[in-house]
Formats: sequence, C-alpha cells, structure tokens
Amino acid sequence: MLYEKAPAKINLTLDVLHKRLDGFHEVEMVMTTVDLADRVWIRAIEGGQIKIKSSVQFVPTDRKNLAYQAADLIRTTYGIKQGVEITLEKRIPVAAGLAGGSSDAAATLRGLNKLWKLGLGADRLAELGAQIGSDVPFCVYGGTALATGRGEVIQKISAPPNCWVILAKPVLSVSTGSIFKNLDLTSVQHPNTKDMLEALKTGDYKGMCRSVGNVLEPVTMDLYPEVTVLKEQMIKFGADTVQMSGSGPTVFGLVEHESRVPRIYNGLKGFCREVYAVRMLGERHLFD
Ligand SMILES: C[C@](O)(CO)[C@H](O)COP(=O)(O)OP(=O)(O)OC[C@H]1O[C@@H](n2ccc(N)nc2=O)[C@H](O)[C@@H]1O
Ligand SMILES: Nc1ncnc2c1ncn2[C@@H]1O[C@H](COP(=O)(O)OP(=O)(O)OP(=O)(O)O)[C@@H](O)[C@H]1O
Repeated sequence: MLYEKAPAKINLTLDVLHKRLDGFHEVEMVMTTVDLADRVWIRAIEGGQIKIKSSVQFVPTDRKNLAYQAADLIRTTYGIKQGVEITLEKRIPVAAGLAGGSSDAAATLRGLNKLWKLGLGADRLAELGAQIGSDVPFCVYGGTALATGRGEVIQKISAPPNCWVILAKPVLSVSTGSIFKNLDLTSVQHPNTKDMLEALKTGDYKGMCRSVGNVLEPVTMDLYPEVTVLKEQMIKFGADTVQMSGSGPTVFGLVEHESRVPRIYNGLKGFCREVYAVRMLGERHLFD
C-alpha cells in the first residue's frame, strides 16, 4: 500500500488579468501549501478497475472524483491495465477554495508514478494534471509558487516567512466557475504581486501581510455575506492579515506570534464549526 500526503493550498495573491478566448481567465497567483492535508492510500487490485473510497460521504466516488480522473488519465496515457483502489482520507474541507480535490488528483499522479514505476518527472505529471484542473499542476509540486496562465504555469519561488495560518470555512460550498462568471474585470482592484514576491524573497513578514490580495474576494462576499462576517471577526480577534483563499468561501488569517493563536482559534470556534490552526509547509516540495 502506497501513501501520499495531499496538502491544501492557500492563495496569498490571486489576480485576474483578462478573460481568454477558451473561456478561462488569465491569472497571476502566489500559492503556498499548508499543513492541513488529505491522506491518499493507493494499492493495486485485481480486475482492472479504478475504485475510489472516501471517508466523507458526499464526495463522489465515480469518475467525477478528481482522483479517479487522475488514475484514468495516467492509465490510458501509458496503456496500463492493472486496477487500482484509491482511499481518500479527507481532512481538507470540500468545495472550500483550498484545492482539496486537486491535491488528491496530484497525489494520485505522484503515487501511481511510483506504483507503476513510470519514471515520470514532476513537469510531466504537472502537464497531465493540467488536463484535470487548473490547480492540479501546482499541487503536483507543492511548496510555494507563482502560478500564471490559467494557473498551470508554475514557477517556484521563496517560501513565506514562518507564521501560523488560521483557516475558517463557513457552512456553504462555492462553485469556482460561478465566481469567475460574476467577476467584473472593469472594476477590480489588482493585488501587487511584485510586492508579494519581494516580501517573500526578503523574508519580510509585514510586507507579506501588506501585499495579500484576491480579486475574487469581493465577488464571493457579494454573494455570501457570511464570508465578510468571518473576515471581520478574524481581524477583530487579532490576525495580522485576513483574506479569502481561491474562490472561497474559506478565509485565512496570518499570525506571526504563536501566543495570539489560541484567542483567534477559540474566538472563531464560538460560531464557526470548521476552524484550523496550521503551519505553512514553506519550501517542502512534494515531489522527490
Ligand atoms: C480559483 C482557484 O482555486 C485559485 O487557485 C483556481 O483558479 C481554480 O482552479 P480549479 O478549481 O482547478 O478550476 P478548474 O476546475 O480548472 O475550473 C473550474 C472553472 O473555473 C473557471 N476558471 C478556472 C480557472 C481559470 N484560470 N479561469 C477560469 O475561468 C472556469 O469557468 C472553469 O470551468
Ligand atoms: N477528491 C475530491 N475531494 C473533494 N471533492 C471532490 C473530489 N473530487 C471531486 N470533487 C468534487 O469537486 C468539488 C470541489 O471540491 P474541492 O474540494 O476540490 O474544491 P475547492 O477546494 O474549491 O477547489 P479549488 O480551490 O481548486 O477551486 C466538490 O463539490 C466535489 O463534489
């Protein structure tokens, strides 16, 4: 039985430059992995099927599951006949803006590359991942990166300075497609990606906090006022900066001093069921 860790990502910045002819949006995002992870177990089985088991009932186990799609893609591309059972121990909240499904798909690609001794490099796995979803290539590498294109062009960058990340997810699921559809590009406030890259390069925690920005945040907040409330609460409880991740609805707060974490965590727990206090994974890449 093979094990792969599938960590969640957060978007320190998320900018949209323009809408492309293929319907996707050209983005520029600084992403990093955090220590909240699904566990993916993979084993070969008789019968040539792809079987998905999930610890969470409402996650699909058919070909709608991104891990299924990853296994199917790698099997057809490399003419593999052997069956495989993939067990997803879900820890990352679903439809949360934390790339849970994408990370499971990326972990499946890494795991099957090992199981079937395909000898594929990270870049090739990322290329395959791009056929499954825009966030999958980043999840293949993990660590910290600047993602451009529709999210699939990955450039490794310096890890953020050490800090705590508090994640809070309101009880609602957000469809990424509908948030992009509601984005009005004539009135967006673009984040300063250059300042963020500089802050990471120089290990400037305050500079990092000043440079967070996500153009999708106001779109999701307009549709779901709970997200605004959660952000305001997290600021009130003392986070250094707070922002929504991806298309939401999870918001994350950055906290430099560990002593401040319990107050924020406990304060949020009072009215939000899903709250996590985790570390960033920084430079720890997932591909070896
Ligand atoms: C919002 C982010 O999570 C930020 O990390 C990602 O950009 C979304 O990545 P994802 O969930 O892997 O998204 P995909 O499954 O590729 O796309 C879902 C839908 O989002 C929209 N979409 C996604 C990425 C992108 N660059 N432009 C888009 O317009 C498209 O309508 C697409 O049909
Ligand atoms: N392995 C999986 N884990 C969770 N959800 C999955 C998985 N495969 C497919 N899905 C479906 O995908 C939808 C989005 O789930 P996911 O948790 O990946 O969203 P997300 O965190 O918002 O992703 P992103 O940040 O990449 O937009 C869910 O509604 C679920 O039905």
